[in-house]
This record gives sequence, structure tokens and C-alpha cells, in this order.
Amino acid sequence: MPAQLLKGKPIADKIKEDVKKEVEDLKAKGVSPSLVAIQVGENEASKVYTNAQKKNAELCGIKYDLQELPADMTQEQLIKHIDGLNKDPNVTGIILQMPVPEQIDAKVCQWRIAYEKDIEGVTPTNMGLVTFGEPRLVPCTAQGAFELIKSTGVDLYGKEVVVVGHSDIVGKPAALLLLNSFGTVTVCHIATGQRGLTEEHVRRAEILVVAVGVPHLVKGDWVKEGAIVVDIGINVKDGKLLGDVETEVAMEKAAWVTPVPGGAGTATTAILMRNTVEAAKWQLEMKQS
Ligand SMILES: Nc1nc(=O)c2c([nH]1)NC[C@@H]1CN(c3ccc(C(=O)N[C@@H](CCC(=O)O)C(=O)O)cc3)C=[N+]21
Repeated sequence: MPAQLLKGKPIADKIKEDVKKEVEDLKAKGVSPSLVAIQVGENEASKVYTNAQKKNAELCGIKYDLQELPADMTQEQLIKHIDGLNKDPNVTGIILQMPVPEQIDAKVCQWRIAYEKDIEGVTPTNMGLVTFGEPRLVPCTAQGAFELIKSTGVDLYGKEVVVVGHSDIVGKPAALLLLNSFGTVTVCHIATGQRGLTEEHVRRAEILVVAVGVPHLVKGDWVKEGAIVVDIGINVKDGKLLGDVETEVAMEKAAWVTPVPGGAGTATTAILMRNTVEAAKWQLEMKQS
């Protein structure tokens, strides 16, 4: 039986519906969730995301401010800018769009974001909470992948899980979330590939998450019969949008495969909205205690 498409939209719609209600509740308490996206210089992939953020924020009743800063700004200037947003009580969520220009150390700037405003979950505090199995603000794409997997109804306990890609923003947090659900998690990365061992790991995977940004790195025939495949890759090749997995061939064996586009990317933005509400609630809690 061919795979079913594991679509992001139904999950994203449900999340946004809940967020909209929560925003109304918060506003009744005098709290207005507001999201600031910092864009340093220009980038096409980032624009796709900020356009989606604007649309989603409007839909949820969240105030949205895209702050476009010059490509030649210094790291010191960006840090000052972030400090200003950290102190501003009218700003409840901050995201620093990637990539940043080369004179800026992305990690130093992300870590500068106040953890209770860190709606992307990229500060040590929020990543640490994921590591300890006490997630609060979780990286959006990793959380999206996790919720897509759970929506199939699969019990992760003891399952063979393979994550291809070990980025701080997707692969690592996705692996931790799946580990916290007692999956038997293997993480493959560049060194696995250099030894030619990625295929062997992928062939064992009952749950497969691929986030590397290499079009069709995972061949369709590597996919195990009945597997759940979450493809995070969004690659533009010859004007077409390609995932990291050879989806059409994978569909012949897998039980579930996420489409690209319309899969994990769609869930990402909805979760950013939910995190913005969670951040506002966290700040309210801190103020009251
Ligand atoms: N700090 C930071 N965090 C990110 O997570 C981040 C970033 N910077 N910079 C840019 C990339 C790119 N990115 C996307 C998110 C959603 C869609 C998305 O919604 N995609 C839709 C298609 C949307 C369309 O085609 O208009 C889909 O896959 O179905 C795409 C791309 C997040 N990124």
C-alpha cells in the first residue's frame, strides 16, 4: 500500500485556532503578545519565513514587527538592539532570522535574547530544558516534526528512530524530543556520510527525520517498509522545490511521508505563534511571582 501524505496544514490550522483563543484570553488580562523578527540584510529563504510569520501573526491576533537592519551593522550594534528589545515590556517574543552576515556571530547574538522571550528556543536555558525533558520554548521546526510524527498515532517507545542532520536548530532538538519519548535514537551527520554509513542506518529506521539541506540525499529505496518519514529539507533546484528525501520512491514503501512543501515548514510557523503566546504567559508568571 502506498504511503499516506503526512500534511502540516491540518496540524498548523489546529494550533493557530488554539493560539487565537489564547491571545484573546491574554488580551482580556491586559497582556498583548507581540513578536519582533530581526532581519539583518536580505535573504530569500528568510523572506519566505517572514512572509509566513506576518500572515500567521495577523490571523492569530499577534502584533508583528519585522525589523530590517542594515547588512553592514556590527555585532556590537546588534547586541545593543537585542538588549533594547529584551528590556521593552511591549515585546514578548524575539526571533533573529538566519543567516546573519559574516561579521556577526549568530550564536552570541541568539544567546543574548532573554530566555523568556526566546520563541525559537535557541538559548542555552531553553535548549537545556529540552535536554532535561522539561520543554518550554522548543525550536519550532523540531517541535513541528515531533508533532507530525505523533499525529500518526505511533507509539515511540522503543522504536528505531534515525535523525539525519545534527544542526542546533533542527536535528539535535528533534533527536532529544524523540529520545524523551523513549525512541532508540541514532543521529547521522557529515562524518556518518563520509564513512558511507548513512544508508545502513536509514534502512533500519521505523521513524526517519531528515534535515540536512541536500536535495534527495536519502534515496527512496533506503526507506524501510511501513516507516514514518519526515522531510525537513526545502531545496530549490532548477526552479523546483525538492526535499532531502526522494519522496516519490519513498512513498512506495513508507506508511507516512511529509510532502515538500506543505509538510514540516507549514507547522514551523504555527508553532512560532504558539511559542509567542507561551513566552507572553511565562513573562506574566515571572512578573506575578
Ligand atoms: N532563525 C531562523 N529560524 C528559522 O527557522 C529559519 C530562518 N531563521 N531563516 C530561514 C529558514 C527558512 N524557514 C522556513 C520556515 C517555514 C517555511 C514554510 O512555511 N514553508 C512552506 C511553503 C511556504 C511558501 O512556499 O510560501 C512549506 O514548506 O509548506 C519555509 C521556510 C525557516 N528558517
